[in-house]
Amino acid sequence: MRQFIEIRTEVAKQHPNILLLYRMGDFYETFFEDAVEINRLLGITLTSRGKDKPDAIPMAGVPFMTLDSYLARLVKLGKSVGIVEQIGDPAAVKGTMPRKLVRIVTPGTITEDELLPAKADAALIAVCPPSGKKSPQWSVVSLVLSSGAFKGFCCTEDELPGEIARISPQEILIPDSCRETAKSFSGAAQLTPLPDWHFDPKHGTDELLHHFNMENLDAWAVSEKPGVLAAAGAILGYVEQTQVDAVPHIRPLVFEESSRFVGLDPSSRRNLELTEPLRSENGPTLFSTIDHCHTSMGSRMLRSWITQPLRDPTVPRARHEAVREMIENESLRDALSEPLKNLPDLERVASRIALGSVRPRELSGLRDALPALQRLSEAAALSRVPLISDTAAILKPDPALTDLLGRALLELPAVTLRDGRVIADSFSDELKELRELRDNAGNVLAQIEAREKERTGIPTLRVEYNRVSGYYIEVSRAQADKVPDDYRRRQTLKNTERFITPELKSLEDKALAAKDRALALERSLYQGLIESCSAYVDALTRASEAAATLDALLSFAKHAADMEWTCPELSDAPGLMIEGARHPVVEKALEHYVANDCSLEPGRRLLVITGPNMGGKSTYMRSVALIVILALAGSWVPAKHARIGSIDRILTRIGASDDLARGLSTFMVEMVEAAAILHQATDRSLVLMDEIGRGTSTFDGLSLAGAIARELADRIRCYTLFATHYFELTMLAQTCAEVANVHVKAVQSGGKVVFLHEVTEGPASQSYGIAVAQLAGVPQHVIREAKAMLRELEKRAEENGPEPDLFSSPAASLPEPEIELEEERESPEVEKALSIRDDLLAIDPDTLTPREALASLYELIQKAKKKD
Ligand SMILES: Nc1ncnc2c1ncn2[C@@H]1O[C@H](COP(=O)(O)OP(=O)(O)OP(=O)(O)O)[C@@H](O)[C@H]1O
Repeated sequence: MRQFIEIRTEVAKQHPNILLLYRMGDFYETFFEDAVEINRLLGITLTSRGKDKPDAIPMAGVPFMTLDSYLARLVKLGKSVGIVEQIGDPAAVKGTMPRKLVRIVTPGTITEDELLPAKADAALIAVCPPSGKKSPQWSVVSLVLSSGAFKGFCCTEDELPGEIARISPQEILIPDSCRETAKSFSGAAQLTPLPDWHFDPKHGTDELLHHFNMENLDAWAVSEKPGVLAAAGAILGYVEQTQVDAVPHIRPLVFEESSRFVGLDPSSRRNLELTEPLRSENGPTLFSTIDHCHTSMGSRMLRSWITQPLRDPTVPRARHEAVREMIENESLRDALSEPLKNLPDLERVASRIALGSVRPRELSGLRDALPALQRLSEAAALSRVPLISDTAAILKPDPALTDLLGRALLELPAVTLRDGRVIADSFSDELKELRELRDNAGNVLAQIEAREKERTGIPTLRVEYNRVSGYYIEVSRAQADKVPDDYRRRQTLKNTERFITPELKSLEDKALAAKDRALALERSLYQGLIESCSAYVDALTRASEAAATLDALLSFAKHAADMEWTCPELSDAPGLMIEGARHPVVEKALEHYVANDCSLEPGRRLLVITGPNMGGKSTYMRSVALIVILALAGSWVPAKHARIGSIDRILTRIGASDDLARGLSTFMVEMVEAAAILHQATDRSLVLMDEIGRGTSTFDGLSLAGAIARELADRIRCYTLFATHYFELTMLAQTCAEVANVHVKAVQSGGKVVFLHEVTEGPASQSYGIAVAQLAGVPQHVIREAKAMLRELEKRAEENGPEPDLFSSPAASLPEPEIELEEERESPEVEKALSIRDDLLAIDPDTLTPREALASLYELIQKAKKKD
């Protein structure tokens, strides 16, 4: 306990909140408040050390074999965990076993395969606030430890949440003084505040120079970016602390202009369900729909492409061409797919080679994958598209690595190095000899047994081994007096006597020593092997990136071919023109999807979309945004034809969700998002507005919606899809040149509303709200009452004369747009009911005799019974 307290105190100086797992034999134990916490978090049984004493210490432990599963759960709960290991050989140590903190596992610094999500990266980022003129923006540096990717960029405060959502980090390092501000952009990531001095540009420069062993940073374009240097320094320092002795593979720092990517704020990412479903946990997303990758690295690449669409069309265009070739050239597609199916997660194996924590089976997996890498390289070389053929040289495995792994490892090595059986005999003569010595004991023993049986004349004599007594000769007690003088008695049991001889003793020493020495040698050979392999980490990382690129392109090609997608045209002309747009996720779920057109261009920048609930307005708007994202990610798109101009941001205000966690009401969330859009949108942004203003009173909502639409169309001049149930907004088109009306079609038939999901020019003629409520199962009497109220409201509106045109302006006298309105057709049932109602209302009971009243009643019943 003294040792524990010393280590705990030391660790707590730097990391006050970590939970310490303390290796004791076959268990990792926790003590004191850690034990109480692990019991609370994971329900691990709480016991105590020194149970009966008044100062008993709370204790809870997990078996060492199952460490990973407990670590995974703790890290998922946002805990950072310190691991203290026994160092040295328990057999050789007298007194307290030496122990040491070997690693701190935090959400952003995980490298174990079992703890990492297969299809997403676990990124660690450091965020540095603006300071002075030299660093007027926020600076962000991200590091993915399992791939070594190390990137930095600067952005404005408005852009920060979107940029962080783009990276979707697991953990965010921030200076202590920023702790509160950071809560506004941290999302689901763990916030780890560090003392402010960790974010110091000078310290950052020193850390970078030291880590990358360089003289200066001139080559990296970051020397003039103090915020980036400060954040990079904080990350490197943190990684050093958490990895303790291991030195991870970190690639040179790349400075990225954040303006490279199409801006997508966190709520748009959520609303468009790019990677996370909005409602049910396992619902489909854009990513899950189009991910057909053979490898996890491919899936991660695909994910990063669709979450980071590019503004510049060069790279997406190159991907479109690669997809085209893969679709058209089936044999190329097959030749690339086959080897990919046989690749392990090279990127993560490479990172663990660098950390020195790679397991024997991962190395043998790498060895077995090298021929597949070679085949992939040969297949890529056959392509005519540079994006594919350029990977050939990168993929080609180094023959020296193939040779090394081929010689060093057993065909199927043991899972862990603990008991050996990893290195091949042929790799080391010394190892081979020691193993022979160890294994030959069996043969020698059989010889000794035969010889001794003969010498003593005891046919039941046996030479045996157990862990307590070592080698011994066993004879029955009845025969024990026949043993020769050189036998020395070791143990007397009920029916047998056990003896040893000097010869057996020396054999035992040799065999046991050989076993230990073989194991020690094997361990050191394995360490040497990892060190030799670390020379190939860089090449392997690049090969894994190339393989992932091919895999992601193949996935695009497969989906495009299966779903009949087309190659989008990325144009220099402004705006969007999409013919036959479909929603990539919804079209998979429906048998019959109605494709629609969308054109947004100068002179037609804002479409007011009206039509019934459930008519398909949201689906239409989302399909347009997703097509733009797919096109700029390099994928083909679900449309007959798509021409996409330059787009800098996609901003959405879709769906109402209360942000109760932040104490914001539905309407407040709606307005916060609308405000952000009005601040950020430019004339190259695509904006989706779904039913803005509905969360408040009708007139407030309508006025706000109208003013916002005007601002978007007239002043900002962005490309906007504006779905609304306020018919009044359709009048905007008369006064605002950039606004046009479209509506989703529906017809009423047999008293029911039928959605056609077809988007047509012009405003909708009615809202069908009550008909939709009826479809949804609202009770008949409520529907009847709603209809009566509606009529009353309409009547009053008529009596009060035409409504003042909210958006009146000199242009209000423009002629009505020529649009085709659907005819409202009431069902005969309803018509009959209405006519009976009219008859009823026409009766004045005070003027009728009882007989006349009865006659009227018969007449009405007769009319009601009459068939049409
Ligand atoms: N183009 C289409 N083809 C076929 N089905 C469609 C199409 N668009 C939408 N749908 C179907 O109609 C349903 C409702 O669509 P959506 O949510 O887009 O309607 P909405 O007009 O936005 O409704 P609300 O105004 O109530 O939000 C979808 O779940 C989908 O099943």
